[in-house]
Amino acid sequence: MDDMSYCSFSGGEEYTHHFHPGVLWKVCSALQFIPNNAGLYIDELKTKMQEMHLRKEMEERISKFKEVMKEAVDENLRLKYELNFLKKNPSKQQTQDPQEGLAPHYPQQMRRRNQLFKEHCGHWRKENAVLVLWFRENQLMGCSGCRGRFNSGKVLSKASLSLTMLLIFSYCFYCLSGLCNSAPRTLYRTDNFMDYDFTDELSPRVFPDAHNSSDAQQVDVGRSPSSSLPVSNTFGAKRFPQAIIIGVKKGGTRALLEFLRIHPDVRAVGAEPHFFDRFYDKGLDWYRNLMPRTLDGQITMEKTPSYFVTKEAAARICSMNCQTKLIVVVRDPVTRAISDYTQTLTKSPGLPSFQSLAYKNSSGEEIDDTWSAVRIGLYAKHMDNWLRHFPRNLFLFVSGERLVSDPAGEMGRVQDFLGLKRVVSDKHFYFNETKGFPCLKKPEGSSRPRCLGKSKGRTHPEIPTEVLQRLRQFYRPYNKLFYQMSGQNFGWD
Ligand SMILES: Nc1ncnc2c1ncn2[C@@H]1O[C@H](COP(=O)(O)OS(=O)(=O)O)[C@@H](OP(=O)(O)O)[C@H]1O
Repeated sequence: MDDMSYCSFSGGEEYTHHFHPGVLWKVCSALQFIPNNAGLYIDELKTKMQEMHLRKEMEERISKFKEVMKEAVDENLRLKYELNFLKKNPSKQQTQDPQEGLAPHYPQQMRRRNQLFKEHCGHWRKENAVLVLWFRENQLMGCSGCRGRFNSGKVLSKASLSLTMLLIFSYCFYCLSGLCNSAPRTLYRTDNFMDYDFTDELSPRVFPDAHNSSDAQQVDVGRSPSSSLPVSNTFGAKRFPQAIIIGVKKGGTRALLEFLRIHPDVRAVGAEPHFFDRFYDKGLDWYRNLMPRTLDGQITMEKTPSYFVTKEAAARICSMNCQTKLIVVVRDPVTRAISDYTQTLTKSPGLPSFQSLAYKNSSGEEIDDTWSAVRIGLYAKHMDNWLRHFPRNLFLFVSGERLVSDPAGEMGRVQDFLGLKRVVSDKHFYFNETKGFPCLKKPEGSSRPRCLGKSKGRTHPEIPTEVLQRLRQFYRPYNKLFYQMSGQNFGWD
């Protein structure tokens, strides 16, 4: 391993890791942070935000940060493995044939990464380097670079030890399951999912010239798998997702994604990319760059619940790949609306009451279906738009209620739909009485079980019975239509 190629990030006891600068930058760009000129550590950041009464924003940022960090830990391991490989096989750096070893642009990539390291971390001794979060006025602006840190030797050696163990564990896992071929992978894939060629470029934000590379120009997303030329290397490829959790907001989408991520054949982006609704103008290269690398046979996934209610999303996803599998986690639209309202209330405590927003006027008669918390629950209406672009068999409807009452049962259906072996089963779950939700049992070698964070499973405010009844009556015809469209009775009425 080329130690000089690593910065480290200190995020308190849980998140202290050495990171490759390329990965650090990816973390920052995934979080859409803009680098600025004042550095803070995450614990300082916590204090600062608490002082500024920005506790909620801080919690959200940090929980998002942790999600992205999970991804980064994986990617970091892979990079270490690559660097080791290059060190042991220097001749592979020269090869022009990707089938012979690493893709030809690798040496160039390594140079860029090392250059990045020198620029940002070079003046710090490697054991003192940490990721810095940038802060300006009342806003967290970015994270990047490295800065001296004292008394960190103990923490860093712990981090190195845990990373080494992780590395050994991953190596054993992949090799024992036959995924770790020493022979180079083939150039063409023939498996079921649509597959596109890939470039190993880092985020265009980090390397603005990456788009100009010959590798970047190989991208041709509109073609069929057979006509594209997927360039694969020993360490997997970044692919467009073959399956997306498109909705619904507050349906249980995070739980589903986290449950799926324990499957060895699923790799997913931790944060919501919001590509098909907010960032479409960034282009498909940008999107694919956000994806984790997958090995042959693994599925790439992402979840962005707002796609379900974004008119343009269906056509856009279809223009990427009309065979994309689409998962919709649905939940009783009344409870969903209250959950949505509760989330907004947490952010804006001065929000008017639920009922005053749910009714069109104070007469308390007509439901205001322009209020997003109500509108999102008109599942049949949104589905109508999706079915114009995708056939019914590409959708799987997951019951948000059953995901809580019978996670293993619902996960069985999801794995079947994705063509995966049923690996995630009841042995992975336990019901956490305090949380009131199923959580993942602690994986071997890990110190604690995994429940979703505080932003999931919030206590809902009490809503007057007559308002609930009125809303149920309002949704009834739409639910009925949705049961027909989905071929399932979710039992909300
Ligand atoms: N296992 C487990 N743990 C915690 N929470 C769980 C779980 N399974 C489903 N849920 C429900 O998920 C609801 C949040 O849904 P989403 O993850 O789709 O929300 S979001 O749209 O991404 O904000 C969240 O809604 P609220 O209870 O209203 O917070 C939960 O009810």
